[in-house]
Amino acid sequence: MAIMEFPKDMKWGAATAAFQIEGAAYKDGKGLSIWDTFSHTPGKVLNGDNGDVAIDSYHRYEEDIQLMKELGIDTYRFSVSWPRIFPAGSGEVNQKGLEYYHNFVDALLANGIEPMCTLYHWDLPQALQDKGGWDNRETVEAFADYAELMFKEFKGKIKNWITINEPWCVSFLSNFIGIHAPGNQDLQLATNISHHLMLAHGKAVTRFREAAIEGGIGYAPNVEWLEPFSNKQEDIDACNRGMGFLMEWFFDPIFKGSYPDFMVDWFEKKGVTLQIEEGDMEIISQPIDFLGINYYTGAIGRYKKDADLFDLERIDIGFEKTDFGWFIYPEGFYRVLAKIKDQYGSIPIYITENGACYNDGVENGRVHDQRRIEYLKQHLTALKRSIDYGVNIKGYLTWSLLDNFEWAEGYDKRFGIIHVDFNTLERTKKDSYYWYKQTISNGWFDMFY
Ligand SMILES: N=NNCCOCCOc1ccc(-c2cn(C[C@@H]3NC[C@@H](O)[C@H]3O)nn2)cc1
Repeated sequence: MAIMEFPKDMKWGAATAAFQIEGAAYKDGKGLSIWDTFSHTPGKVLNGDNGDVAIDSYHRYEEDIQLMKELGIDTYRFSVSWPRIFPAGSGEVNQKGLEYYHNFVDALLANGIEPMCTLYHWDLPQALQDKGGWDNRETVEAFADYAELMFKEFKGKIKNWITINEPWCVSFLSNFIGIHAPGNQDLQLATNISHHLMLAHGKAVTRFREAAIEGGIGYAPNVEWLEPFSNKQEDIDACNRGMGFLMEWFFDPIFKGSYPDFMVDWFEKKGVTLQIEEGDMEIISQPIDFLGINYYTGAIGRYKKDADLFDLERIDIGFEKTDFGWFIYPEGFYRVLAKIKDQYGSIPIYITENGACYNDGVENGRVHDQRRIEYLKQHLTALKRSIDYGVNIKGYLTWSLLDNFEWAEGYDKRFGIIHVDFNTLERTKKDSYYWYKQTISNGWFDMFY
């Protein structure tokens, strides 16, 4: 027996997002989101999958909450569908949307589960996209108004708020690489959007402080670790640029009040300029209460001219991969958390997403996802190492509670500790669910069993 033990006050949880689980895409006054539009656009989502039904959590949340209660989690991270609250993105409020989330949050609280609410998890109201989306500063104001309404509406019920989930995915993956909604491929546009997302975050924090809401607010960037293949400066620099794309670009504005020069210079060489207006950086860089970190993977990187935007090539040195094809790199989890502490200090951190895609199916009522258990053990071990290094970890929330709509991969990629039959919508607890339940109950796990 060799136990890996965690601080008694560390919170344990699980995460999901509205568009990925709710379904009810046209019900009770909800407006269209860009993901409704994108998923119904031929060729955008694998197998032509869409979020019309998803896993029907809109109607099944009471069942799902019982599964959470049995699991023993302290906190559950969910997101609100902005177009369920403001069908047109702003203006008239949909009372049925508010009613749905009140019923949902009340059920969480009644079962002793602390809600952690993400305001923006990618489902922008289509009506705002039709007016330029995040490239339009009016969307920034609309987000601040939506955030303020939610803060006041759920005052006393929701205490932990996340403004923006994975701003890199919202800006660059969705508007430069183009595989997520709305599917643009324009680096200047993506860079404008990245700045407007930071501004939207800052304006929401301002409204949170003005409304004197009890609790805390943060955001949830996604990070990866890129280890240089050699000590050659060109390899080190290429990896720093690749990591800077996700980390410094989205951390420095908030924690340092400016964009990282090495990235600004690189973007300028690519013909891209930042359009910052007077006062923007002061709004963006006001203090936050916690940082959410989403970590899945990393890679070994080396310099290769024009291999990607940063002259960076990710190389395969034989790391095992998940069923998504991502390298399994738990050392990278520790390294990235240590880097955050070294560069940005001891801000409280929640791991708001960590998990793996494994597509194991149901066999005689069970799902033997031992590979997911191993992934979680390896990454929780790396997390404990970061705690021992002094990283201020406040909680760990696995992605995801339930198999769900994995964006451009549709229902082909399963991240849940609970299996969902996407035809019958039947939920089946995986072996990883039972393992996570025991780990939460103990506050530790046996490294060798
Ligand atoms: N970095 N450069 N990449 C170069 C080219 O990448 C091409 C593909 O890129 C990516 C990068 C990242 C992702 C991704 C998915 N999730 C999982 C969701 N997280 C939020 C929650 O909703 C989960 O469903 N997190 N991240 C997908 C594709």
